[in-house]
Order: sequence, then C-alpha cells, then structure tokens
Amino acid sequence: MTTRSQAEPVALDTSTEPAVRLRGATLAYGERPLWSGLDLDVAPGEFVAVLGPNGSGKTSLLRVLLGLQQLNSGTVEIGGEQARRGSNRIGYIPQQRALDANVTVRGRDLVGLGLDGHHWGMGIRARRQRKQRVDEVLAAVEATPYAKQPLGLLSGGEQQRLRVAQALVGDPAVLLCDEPLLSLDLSHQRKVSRLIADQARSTGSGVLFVTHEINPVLPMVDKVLYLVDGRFRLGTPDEVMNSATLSELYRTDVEVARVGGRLVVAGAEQCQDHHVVEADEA
Ligand SMILES: Nc1ncnc2c1ncn2[C@@H]1O[C@H](COP(=O)(O)OP(=O)(O)OP(=O)(O)O)[C@@H](O)[C@H]1O
Repeated sequence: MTTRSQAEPVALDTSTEPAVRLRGATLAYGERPLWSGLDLDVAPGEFVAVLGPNGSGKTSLLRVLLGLQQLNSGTVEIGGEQARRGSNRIGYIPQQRALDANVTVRGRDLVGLGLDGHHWGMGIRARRQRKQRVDEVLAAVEATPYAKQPLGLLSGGEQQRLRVAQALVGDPAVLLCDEPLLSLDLSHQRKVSRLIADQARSTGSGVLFVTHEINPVLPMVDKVLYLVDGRFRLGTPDEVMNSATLSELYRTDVEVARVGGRLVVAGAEQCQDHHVVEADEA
C-alpha cells in the first residue's frame, strides 16, 4: 500500500528538526485552560495518538498546528518554522462531516487539490507525473472505482477514504488526523491505519492521530498524548495507558487491562464511552 511521490519532497531531514515542536504551549478559551505547559516533540516518522474525552482540546491542538488557532502562550513549530495557515508541509484529515448531495466535485479532483502548492513545474511531463501520483494514492485507499463520481453521491466511508488520499498525496512532513477511522468499516479501518503508519515510516511524516479508540492503531503508536480536563500525560502507550496514570489523570479510579493484545479501560464514566471494546480487532 505504500506509495512514493514524485512531488518535490517536503518531508524533513530526519537528522535535524522535529516534525512538530510545542514548547510551554497553553490554550484557553476564556478562563478555562484546555491544556497548559505542553511540551511535545514529534520526530519524523513518529506516530502519536492523541486521546481524551469530548471537549478536552484534541481538535483545538490540531487547529494550533494548522495555524488556525493562536496559543495563549508558548511556541509551536512545524519543521523548525512557526506554524502558519496553508502550509504545504501539513496533510490534514479533518473530522468527518457528510457532504451535501449537491457537491459535484469529483473525488480525484479533491485528491489533486492536495498537490496544490507543490512545485510540479509545467508541461506534459509534470501533468503526467501529477496524474500518476493521484492514481497511486487513489489505488492505495481503494477509491479508484468511484474516483470520477461526484463527491455528494458517495457514502460517508467512501468520502472519508478520499480525504485520507488528499492528505497523503503530497507526502507531507506532518500528518494531522482527526478521528480518521470514523465511518470506515473494520477492513478499511485497518487499511487506512496501516497506510498512515506506512507513510510515517517510508517518508518520515510525523503523525498526530486523534482518536477515541486506541486499539485499532495500538501496534503503530509510539507515544500517547492523553488530555483530560486541563491536564495531560505524554509517554509511551505503556507509560500512559495504565491504571495508576489514568486514575491520576481522571482523578478517580480507572482500571486498565490488556486483554488479548487490546486495551480495555473501565472506571470514569467519561473514559468508558471513550474506549469502545471491539470484538474483532487483533
Ligand atoms: N473557537 C472557540 N471558542 C470557544 N470555545 C471553543 C472554541 N473551539 C472549541 N471550543 C471549546 O473548547 C473545548 C475543546 O474543543 P475541541 O473541539 O478541541 O475538543 P475535542 O477534544 O476535540 O472534543 P471531541 O472529542 O468532542 O471532538 C470544547 O468545550 C469546545 O466547545
């Protein structure tokens, strides 16, 4: 499923800058801080899962990295440069919203938009390379059969696979994924998770992956950032996803068990609806 781009590379030199760097980052809307004093480095190729209950500030973190939301204090860098809107170093899979049935843009045109801002040059050769890259990524998400249909006529899961393709097509240095598995069936959840992890390993994209359910991506996760009610913990899955750490974070008794390679979290009401147990995932 791994593909390589012929676009001018935007992935970073792994020996130098982290893909993402936050220092002393604080974000508050009004009085209530969503998180404060956050130091986070995402190295090229690293896969970071961002967890937390509703309203804990996961999407807001992505908005900060996208340059759409200002920090109250601290700094945020993408590849050593201050985060800014419209950076072509970032691939973004937004939280899913169903598109209106009247949207007539074709899937492959949506994916092609992910290459805008890259330096492809002019002429027939560049056009052919661009088309080839779009075709590769469409095939990787198994969207080729419906890529010429209007987006508004596609199912939620089909639209979502095209959003994934759009985010991946430019080989971004940073891949921001906001619950990208929602509305995908189990088979496509696995394929899309694997595709994102492969992208991280092969092109050095640093991945921030917001999810309510860590199990489908657990084998791929290098670090977990867990946000709860203004507090956070950052570490390896074993360091964060254990009873002592989550009890401290939620300030109530939380039990974490490993069952057949999966994590089951029980205790605080807000984390029960957060870690859904699926029978099928290995
Ligand atoms: N621009 C804004 N102005 C004021 N409050 C905001 C703004 N954006 C988000 N919020 C609030 O900040 C909190 C965090 O929102 P955010 O969307 O980051 O949470 P989340 O962790 O992604 O939640 P979910 O799991 O429900 O998607 C919420 O209470 C939300 O209402």
